[in-house]
Amino acid sequence: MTERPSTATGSNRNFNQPLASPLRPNTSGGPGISVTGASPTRSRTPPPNENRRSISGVSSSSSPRPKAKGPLRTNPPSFTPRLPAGSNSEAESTNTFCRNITIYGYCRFEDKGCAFNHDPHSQKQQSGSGRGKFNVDSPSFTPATPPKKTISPNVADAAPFTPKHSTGNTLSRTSSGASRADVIGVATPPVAPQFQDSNNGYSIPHTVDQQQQNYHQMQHGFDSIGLAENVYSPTKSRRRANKLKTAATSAMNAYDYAVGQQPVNPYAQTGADMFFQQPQTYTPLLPYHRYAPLAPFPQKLQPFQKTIHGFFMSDNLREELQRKAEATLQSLPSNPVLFRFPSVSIKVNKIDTDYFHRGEGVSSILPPQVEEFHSLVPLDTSNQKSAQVFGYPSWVYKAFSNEDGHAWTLRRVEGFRLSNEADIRIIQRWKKVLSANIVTIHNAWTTTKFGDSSIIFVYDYHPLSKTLAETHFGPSPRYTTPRHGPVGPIVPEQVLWSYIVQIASALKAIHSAGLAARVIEPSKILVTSKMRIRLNCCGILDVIHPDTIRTQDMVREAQLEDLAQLGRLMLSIACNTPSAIHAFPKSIDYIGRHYSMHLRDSICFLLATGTTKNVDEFIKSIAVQAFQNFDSALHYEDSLESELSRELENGRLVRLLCKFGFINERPEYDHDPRWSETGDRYFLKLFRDYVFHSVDENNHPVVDIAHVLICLNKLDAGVDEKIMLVSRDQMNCFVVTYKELKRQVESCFQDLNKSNRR
Ligand SMILES: Nc1ncnc2c1ncn2[C@@H]1O[C@H](COP(=O)(O)OP(=O)(O)OP(=O)(O)O)[C@@H](O)[C@H]1O
Repeated sequence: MTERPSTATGSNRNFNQPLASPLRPNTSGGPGISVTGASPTRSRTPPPNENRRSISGVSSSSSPRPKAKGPLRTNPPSFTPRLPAGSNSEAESTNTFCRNITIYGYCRFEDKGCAFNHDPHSQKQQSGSGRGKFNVDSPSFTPATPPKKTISPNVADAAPFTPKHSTGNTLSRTSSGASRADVIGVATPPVAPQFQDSNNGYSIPHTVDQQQQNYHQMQHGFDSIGLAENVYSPTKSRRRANKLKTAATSAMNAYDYAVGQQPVNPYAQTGADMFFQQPQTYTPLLPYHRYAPLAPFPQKLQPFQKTIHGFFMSDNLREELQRKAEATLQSLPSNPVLFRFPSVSIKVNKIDTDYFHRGEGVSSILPPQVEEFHSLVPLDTSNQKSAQVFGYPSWVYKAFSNEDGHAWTLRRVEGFRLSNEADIRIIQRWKKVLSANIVTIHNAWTTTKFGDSSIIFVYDYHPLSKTLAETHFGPSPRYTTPRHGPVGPIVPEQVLWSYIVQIASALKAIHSAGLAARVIEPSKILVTSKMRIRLNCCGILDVIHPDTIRTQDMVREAQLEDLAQLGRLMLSIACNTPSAIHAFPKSIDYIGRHYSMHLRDSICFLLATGTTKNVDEFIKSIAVQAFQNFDSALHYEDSLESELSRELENGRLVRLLCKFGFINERPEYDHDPRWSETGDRYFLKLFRDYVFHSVDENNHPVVDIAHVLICLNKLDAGVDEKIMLVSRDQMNCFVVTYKELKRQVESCFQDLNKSNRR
């Protein structure tokens, strides 16, 4: 039998009635608790004689109600006004703070015989005087001593804990008093005014101490999230109903696992999850539904700078990744029969489609398919092809493979005829050269699909990359002379060292494989992201000019030439002109004046003639710079990991939302009792209302992602916290734990999967 929460029938209730009895956690093994008389009134005015009123006038519901199973359903009791738990004298009742004041801010019957205490100050003193038992009149919790690991069972019997706003907690609060930081699930200390966001209230703890303090708070069951939940309820009346919920939650702590007790693994997915995450083992005692961002954190943010976006990937990174995705997916207009090469500025992200339609340009026709590649898009920036590097003109296309669906780069060397098939086999050796600073080659073959005899080389595709020639010597170079300011080098030395270290690393990999790069040209080095470069077109020269590397000596000579090419490249970039090598003395003098001696010496070393030097020797001489680059790379990796961690929770929430989408409102199950308003699935529907269809006291929709995030996080973690769900007609309410809801989600989803397989 599926365990289910018990029902509650509605009536107006006296808010001064102690909740300990009806909200006492169920110890009989049933999952839920029943609240009698919880259908709240829509009015915020205290009902007459509220403090003393009986709830015998239960408003009976005409709507269908979920069947209560087990002994948990309680019938409306005939209510005799009771004094607070543990008190038996009227004198004590006058010490009990009137709940009308807590709830409504005043009591209409203060002067008309209400027996409860209406003076908050005297109340504070009372509570400060230290009554032994933890109850509704206890003062707000301020952790002073190290918390115990578990909660005493007595706490579960305690009356609801209602923190008082007068206790100095200055956290920013939402309209109903809850901190948004609490809502979003970020651990926040009880007093942290310096971090509050005056604009939107999101608040992030900045110190380890604060986080620990929060954690201790949670351990004690005084999780501020319990308060925050009061903010949201599907209807006005649910707002009031939610106040009851605090009582239910205060004694519950999802993370207080007793020693030796097996914690619920919140990530455990069932075998039915064909495309959801598989089970993982996690350490107990972790608050899975909370956000725990990784360092490095943005420093010294002003309150207004902290927004909901702080919980997601940074805008810059997202934008860059999206632009790359867009460039990858960009294609040419489908119809034109003949695609011709454009003459200018046809980066993949700004294709001049008119140009294609006009049919201008010169040269080749693009075939619809070459081997397994289709949807070719030219990447060349110009149709003025020089044969300077390869001895043949070459063209570059982005294309999709119909084998794996990914985008690849095809480089076509036009007019090349392969005389010996063995020459192309060297690509197998190049495929094994794996370096982060090389564009990996994957395949090569000859073709006549372009109307001539060509050879195609397949490389990784790096969207939106530019060549070093475009970056430094193009029409809009990245580094220019500052108009104002001190005269200095145009390209920062740090950038030059970064290039040197990266190319040296690529050369190390290539030379170690017994090969030579032979393409260290500004137009054949790609800048794939900020300061990240890769050698492009490796292996092409070995195929089309095999005679130049037939012997070991030739390879050795080509490797020496690689070092000299690197020297020429750095000379031209440092002097900011591609022809710097033609005025070598002047250029080296410029470098001596504007850069360090180390850089000048390194370039001289590379350009010097000599047969004994090699890449290993060069790398040793730049070890200091290599370590600095290594350190920067690690810092960058840290920041990327931090960005990644922000998206961590979102992935699982999307999976959860998908499940909800599959489960809720399935028309084909309209008449299935298990999916009806008396069935188990009903709670999921109400939970969906609770999460997404809340309204405020003016009946306006509450559109707050913070509320959604916290609810879904708790559901995914399956915490023991209880929430109150109210039916749409407001005649029924149910108290359920997230754990139970999670179990229902899993079981519904499994059912769906089973029926799918039948
Ligand atoms: N693997 C690749 N991934 C993504 N883009 C690439 C790749 N290889 C080249 N490109 C892009 O294609 C464009 C043309 O590259 P190419 O190597 O032909 O440069 P080029 O300046 O036209 O040189 P050349 O005049 O020698 O042909 C460049 O803008 C480059 O960024």
